Amino acid sequence: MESGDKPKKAHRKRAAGTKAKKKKDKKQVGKADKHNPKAHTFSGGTRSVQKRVQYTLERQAKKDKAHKVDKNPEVPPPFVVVVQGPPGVGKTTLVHSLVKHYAKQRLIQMRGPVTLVSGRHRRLTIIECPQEMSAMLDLAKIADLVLLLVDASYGFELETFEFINILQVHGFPRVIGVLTHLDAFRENKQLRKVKKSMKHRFWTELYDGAKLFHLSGLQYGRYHRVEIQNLARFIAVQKVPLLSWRQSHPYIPALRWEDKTDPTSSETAPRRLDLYGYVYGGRLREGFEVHLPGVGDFNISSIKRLPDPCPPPMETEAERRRANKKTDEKPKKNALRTLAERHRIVYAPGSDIGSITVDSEAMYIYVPDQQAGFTPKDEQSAEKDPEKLPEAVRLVRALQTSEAALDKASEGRAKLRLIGDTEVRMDQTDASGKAEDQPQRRPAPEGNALDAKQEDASGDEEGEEECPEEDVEQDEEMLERAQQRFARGPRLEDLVYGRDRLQEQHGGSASSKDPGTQGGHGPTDHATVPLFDEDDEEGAEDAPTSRQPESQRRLLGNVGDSNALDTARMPVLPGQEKPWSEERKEELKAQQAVLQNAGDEYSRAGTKSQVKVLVAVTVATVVKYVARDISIIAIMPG
Ligand SMILES: Nc1nc2c(ncn2[C@@H]2O[C@H](COP(=O)(O)OP(=O)(O)OP(=O)(O)O)[C@@H](O)[C@H]2O)c(=O)[nH]1
Repeated sequence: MESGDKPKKAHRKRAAGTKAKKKKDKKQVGKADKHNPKAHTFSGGTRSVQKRVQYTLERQAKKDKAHKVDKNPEVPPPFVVVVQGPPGVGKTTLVHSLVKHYAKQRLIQMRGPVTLVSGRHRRLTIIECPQEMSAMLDLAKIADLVLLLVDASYGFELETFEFINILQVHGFPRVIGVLTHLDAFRENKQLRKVKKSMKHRFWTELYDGAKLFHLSGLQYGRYHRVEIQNLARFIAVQKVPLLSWRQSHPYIPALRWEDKTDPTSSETAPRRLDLYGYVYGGRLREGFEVHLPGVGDFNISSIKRLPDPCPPPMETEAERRRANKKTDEKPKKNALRTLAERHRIVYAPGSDIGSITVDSEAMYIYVPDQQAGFTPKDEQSAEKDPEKLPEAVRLVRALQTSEAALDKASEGRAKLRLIGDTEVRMDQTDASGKAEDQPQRRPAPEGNALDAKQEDASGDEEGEEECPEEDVEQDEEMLERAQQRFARGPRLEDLVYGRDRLQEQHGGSASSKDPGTQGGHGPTDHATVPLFDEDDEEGAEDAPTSRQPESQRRLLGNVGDSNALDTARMPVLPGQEKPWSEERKEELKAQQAVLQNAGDEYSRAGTKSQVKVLVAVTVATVVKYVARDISIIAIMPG
């Protein structure tokens, strides 16, 4: 301080004012001077403390129980049911049983998810979980309900525990346990014990009281109807879990996909993929980034809204009312309590449902293995000796293995093989030089021929007075010839052995045996020789004629008694123009006996059986081709 400066005023305590008054009061009461009492201890007494505690707790509870906004639209997407379990536990069998229960349809082969109507407001998407870890992770993220299948005869397996752990970290959906293979236990006591122990083990893994169903065995390849009905009812009342992560993230379980990339572009070129499915969770917009599990992150280029392939029945009915302009008509209270057939829709692209599968290119008819009698089953084809099979089966199988259709296979072939090594050349022209494709005359039934004779006879009587005698005679002769020719007609044995031509050439006893051949209108141009001497009178009597009754005829050239000497006329085959020595005759007789037996079989079978076989050929061939095509279809992703 410098000299001469005025000294500053000393601090004076306030004697008046609020502060002075407070201090004065404090001194008077004798309160201790301390820090802010509100900051370090409660004040206000027990009541105040109670209020404060209550307030804090309520705030916390409100936060915990905050109402979760269900972002699902008015018509929610299908409820996702994931069927999981170790291999061979019965997952496929359970899905088949559920589809049969809900849709009343048979799922033949399941490929990919199956969406079906389960109630008036509800649809289910059933997905069978594959054994891969990545699939388990993906499905745990989207499952609304998990059916955990456990093989009771084997016990809990690692896959079940793995999946439960995965579920725990992805926000637990609803879980129902299902015990299968219970029919492996014969004794009731043991069965009860197993059920009890497995239930407790299941509760330990999940929570006490977790629901566990029992499926006690199979019936017609599916689980018992009543047990499936109970399980289905339980599934129907399950609520959709509102998991916050799912509510804030849109996702689409793809029910179908198509690669729309230009097929001519290279394999490494960027691809364009169309995914079809219901949108779950939050809103999905174009330009969003999406993650395709196992593939990577992508941008959505466009979103299109398509008609619902599996609409809930209530919506269908509302739509129908709108279409019929009956909007004021309110639905009845009990409407759609039982679903009509038309409401039970199944949408399972890629799976085979019922017996017909349709894709964009073709329609496939499913024929079960047990109904395809002629087609060899896989295990059969390797095992069975084809020689032991019936001839019809062998024939059909030979046709099935043929590369081309029957008409294509025979196209351009001049020779028709009938039995063994017998070869017959089909006619190109008949004896009169006419092209063979001209319609041939068919033999008249014997009754008709008789009638014709009687008619003629009566006609003759009528016309007797009018016609001169010569004319009548000529007419009679002509008529008789015509009748003979008409009654005869070309028969298979004639075609095979060229008998008429033979008679025409040799003009021997054959013509005397069969007057019908006199005209020489043989249907074939085969060069034939008589097997035995023409002058054999005994044999000539035994020889069958074309006028024999049908029962006595033999198909395929086995004419008459095989032990008789001149019953058949063999075609001269190349290299066989040798003289007929005794030795050769005997050899031929023996050969004919073999043919005779084969012919007997055919005649016993009759024409109908042969037609049947041919029909079976066609059907079985179709089955075979269909089966091949079905195995090619692979639309759905795994
Ligand atoms: N005895 C008996 N057999 C069953 C039962 N459940 C399923 N099976 C049979 O077990 C076999 C396997 O059944 P699937 O339904 O194919 O089993 P999966 O779990 O789909 O098998 P993967 O597809 O290999 O994983 C089939 O032959 C079923 O008939 C059951 O409860 N009792």
